[in-house]
Amino acid sequence: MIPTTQPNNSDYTNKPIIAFIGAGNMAEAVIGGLYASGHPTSRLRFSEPYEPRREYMESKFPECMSATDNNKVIKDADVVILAVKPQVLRQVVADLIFESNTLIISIAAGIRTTDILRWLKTPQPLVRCMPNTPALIGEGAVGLYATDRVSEAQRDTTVGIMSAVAKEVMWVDKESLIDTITGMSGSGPAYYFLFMEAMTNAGISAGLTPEQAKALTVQTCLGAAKMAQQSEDDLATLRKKVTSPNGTTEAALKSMEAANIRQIIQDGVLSAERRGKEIADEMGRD
Ligand SMILES: NC(=O)C1=CN([C@@H]2O[C@H](COP(=O)(O)OP(=O)(O)OC[C@H]3O[C@@H](n4cnc5c(N)ncnc54)[C@H](OP(=O)(O)O)[C@@H]3O)[C@@H](O)[C@H]2O)C=CC1
Ligand SMILES: O=C(O)[C@@H]1CCC=N1
Repeated sequence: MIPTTQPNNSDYTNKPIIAFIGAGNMAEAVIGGLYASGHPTSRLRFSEPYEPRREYMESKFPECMSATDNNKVIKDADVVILAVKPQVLRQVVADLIFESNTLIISIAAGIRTTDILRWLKTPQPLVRCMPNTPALIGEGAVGLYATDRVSEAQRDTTVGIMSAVAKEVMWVDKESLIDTITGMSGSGPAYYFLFMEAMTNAGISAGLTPEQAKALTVQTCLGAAKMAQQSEDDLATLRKKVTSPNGTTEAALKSMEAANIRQIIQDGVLSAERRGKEIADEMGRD
């Protein structure tokens, strides 16, 4: 998935030095997206204590600086992206030593900025960010919330980084909306994968090959998403245009509505949002 060649980038020195703390799935997606966008590899770094994972990332991004020591990669960095699990963030943050004014971007689900600022040794500009894994192919959706110390220039830097990996990048002025965005676009790719798994299985059980079923499912999802993006019609109108009276779509939608699919989806999104807040409460306790 990660391209083997990088586009040329003449605008080299304007690019921030970005250090990732934790080099797991989400860091891989963002680093991969930045790499594909032409961000110089000499200005991307990551730390990762788990050796097999670090070696995997080093093989994917051989020109990026890597380390086991978090403080080694954050030295001289313009931006530090906290990409560890929410459950270890407190310990990780407490051990970090920052230069003044280094911008911190936390992508940890749930964890509130007030807690991160409390755990830090120094008062830093901090952005809370919720990306998603399609960042890897430049198709991410990102929500952002800035704390008081974040300057206009640092907001621009944040948008510059996230725009390289995402098609939707939006600031919110209420931090709790980041939990809502987590339930929608942060976790959202998994919902669509589940839907596609189920549709693919329906095709396979009726006799299509797995390849045929997957190809039809994925293209349908992609086509519908592109129509939703490009059409002037709203989503309900687009749905109605597929649904002939007393036809096949109506039969399918009736069956799904009878099972309360709208409520199921809404409950799912709200469960993710609630879980984010629960994690924050668990981890923020003294
Ligand atoms: N996956 C997703 O789709 C999204 C994830 N997020 C958020 O991104 C963050 C990372 O998630 P994800 O990438 O999925 O998780 P991963 O577990 O894949 O990545 C976290 C990485 O951090 C490493 N790590 C653990 N302790 C330390 C430490 N002390 N210093 C440095 N690195 C450490 C882990 O190593 P080890 O495995 O050894 O513990 C692991 O490789 C989470 O906070 C999550 O909420 C946000 C949006 C979407
Ligand atoms: O499942 C999780 O907790 C993370 C946060 C959003 C997507 N994955």
